[in-house]
Amino acid sequence: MAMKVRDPLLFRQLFDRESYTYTYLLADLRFEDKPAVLIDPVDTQVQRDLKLINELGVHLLYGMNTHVHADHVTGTGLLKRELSTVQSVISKASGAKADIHLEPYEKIYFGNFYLEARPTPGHTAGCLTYVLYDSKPSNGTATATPQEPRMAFTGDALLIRGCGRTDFQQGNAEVLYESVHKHIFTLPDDTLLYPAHDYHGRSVTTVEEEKKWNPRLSKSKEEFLSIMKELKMDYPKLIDFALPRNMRCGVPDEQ
Ligand SMILES: N[C@@H](CCC(=O)N[C@@H](CSS)C(=O)NCC(=O)O)C(=O)O
Ligand SMILES: [Fe+2]
Repeated sequence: MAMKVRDPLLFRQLFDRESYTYTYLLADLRFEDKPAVLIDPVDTQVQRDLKLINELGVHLLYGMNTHVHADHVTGTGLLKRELSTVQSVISKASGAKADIHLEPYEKIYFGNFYLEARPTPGHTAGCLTYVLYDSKPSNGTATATPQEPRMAFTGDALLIRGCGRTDFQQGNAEVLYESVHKHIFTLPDDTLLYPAHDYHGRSVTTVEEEKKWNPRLSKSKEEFLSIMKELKMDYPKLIDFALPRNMRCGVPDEQ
């Protein structure tokens, strides 16, 4: 049943201090059952997420991954065990197991909101950026223009003043540069961008800020390639354990 509410979007940003991962809960408050999605849950935080889902009274439809994570285990498989209505979602290009495999530009609806899956490969071959739209914005509000995105969940393609590394999981710096410029920097300047990680205590940015101030992606492609080539980063501690698990929704057995 549809209801009138001041801001129909319920939005929560959650943080895992071990892996510096952000998980996002979104729901449509215009519907009595509050249909919801959870983006990039972490396995060790699933009880926290379930508690919040219960407290807020939302009905979780989808557990979504932006990509096959290398640094932590996804919580989507455990969520499916706890909540039978939940379907796991990832890109087809990831090659990972899930209930729903997204092709580029496919949409995931929860209530009147939907997330469009923009292909943003480069950090991994199957990275998606989920762009949030309201299919039925109410008239007379700041967000009333139909089809104006409000926010986007960039995974590791774009980090605040940074970007995902490109030295494993079919990483490719040239592809990443093209992805971000074609599918993220073309969003309206005021679109809020939420990454999968932040290592410096920052929580949100905008398209305008990143086009101007991102020390890697605001540069020319040649400069970007050279920056990425020079990055000297340690391999994620959990990579050998996390990658095979995340190819199976984060759980050891079949879901
Ligand atoms: N030290 C951490 C891993 C840190 C890391 O490699 N982060 C990734 C995103 S998770 S795949 C990354 O792309 N970072 C880019 C950057 O510039 O920070 C660990 O051991 O888990
Ligand atoms: Fe990653």
